[in-house]
Amino acid sequence: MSSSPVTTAGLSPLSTLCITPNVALDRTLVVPRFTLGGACRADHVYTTIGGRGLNVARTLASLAKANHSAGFIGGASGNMAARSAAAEGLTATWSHIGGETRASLIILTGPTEAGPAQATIITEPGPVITDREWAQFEADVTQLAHGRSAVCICGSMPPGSPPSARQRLQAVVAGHGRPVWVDSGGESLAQANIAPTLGLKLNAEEAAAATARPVQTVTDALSAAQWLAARGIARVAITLGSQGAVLVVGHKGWYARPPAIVARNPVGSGDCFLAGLVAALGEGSRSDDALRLATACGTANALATRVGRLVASDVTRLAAEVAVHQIGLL
Ligand SMILES: O=P(O)(O)OC[C@H]1O[C@](O)(CO)[C@@H](O)[C@@H]1O
Repeated sequence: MSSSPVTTAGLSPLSTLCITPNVALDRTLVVPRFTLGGACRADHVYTTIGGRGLNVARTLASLAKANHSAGFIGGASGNMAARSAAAEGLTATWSHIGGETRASLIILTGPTEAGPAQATIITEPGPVITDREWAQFEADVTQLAHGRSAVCICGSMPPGSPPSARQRLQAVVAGHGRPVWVDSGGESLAQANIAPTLGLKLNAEEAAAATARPVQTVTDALSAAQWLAARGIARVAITLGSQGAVLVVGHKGWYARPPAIVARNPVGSGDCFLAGLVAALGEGSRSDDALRLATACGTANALATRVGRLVASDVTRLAAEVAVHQIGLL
C-alpha cells in the first residue's frame, strides 16, 4: 500500500474535514420507464465520485464553504473517482489501498403524472481494507483533522475495517472541542464515543435501528432524537424525506417542514442536509436557523438530477419557505 503524503500546508484551517472511508464511484442512470425484470433504456448516465462525505463536501463547496475530503481510494475505479473529485475542484487527501473502490448504481425514474421521482440505489460492500492500510488511514486522518472547524465521519465502513472503526476515527479527530458529526447506519450509536461535541445525523431507517423503535412520523423522530440526546449526544438530527427533519439539542427540539416540491433525485439529500447544518453552525447560527438551512439544502438537492450540485438561489428561496417550529420535548 502507498499513501499520498499528507500535508496541511495551504489548506484553510477553518475548513470542514469530510471523512468517507467507503468512497464510491456513483453511476446514475436516468431511466424514464424502469421496470424490475424488464429491458430498460437509460436517457442519461452520470458517473461521479460519491459516498456520503463526498456529497457533504460538494454541498459545502456549492455553499462556498471550505472543505477537504479524506478516504480510501484504490484500483481503476478509485483513480476515476479521484479524478472526478479533482475535476469538481474538491480538495482531498486519499489513502491508497490495494483493493478496488466500490461502485454504486443509482436508477432514477420519473417524476411522472402518476407519481414522484423514484430512486433505486444499489451499493457494493467496498474493498477489503488490511490492518496496515487502516493504520495508515488513521494516521492520515489524525494529521488532516488538525485545526479544522468541524469533522464529519460519513457512511458505511469498508470490509476489513476494525469492529470499532467509527469509535477509533472519532477518537483520533476529537480535540479542541471541535464538533464531530457522525452520519451512518444503525450501529452508529453503539460505535459512537459519546462526547459533548458529538453530533449524530440519521435518516428515519437508521434512527429506528439505533433506537429499536419505529420512526415514521415527526413525533416518532422527535422521540428517537430525544432518546439519543438523553444518552449524552450533544446534537441529534433525524431526516424524514419530504416530511422534513427534527433537531434535538440538549433539552430543546425543533421541527422543520420543507415546502412541497417536485423531486427529481432524492439521493444524497440527507448528506446535503448535514452540510447545511455544519455550515450554519460553523458560522455561529442558532439551532433553528441551522435546521432551516439544512432542510433547504436537502430540498434543493432533490430538485436536481446530480447529487450535491446546489444552486445558491434555490437554497436561499427554499430557506425562506421552510417552516421551523420549536417543539416541546415528550
Ligand atoms: O456509505 P453508504 O451508506 O454505503 O452509502 C453510499 C452511497 O450513498 C450515497 O452517499 C448517497 O447518500 C452515494 O453517493 C453512495 O454511493
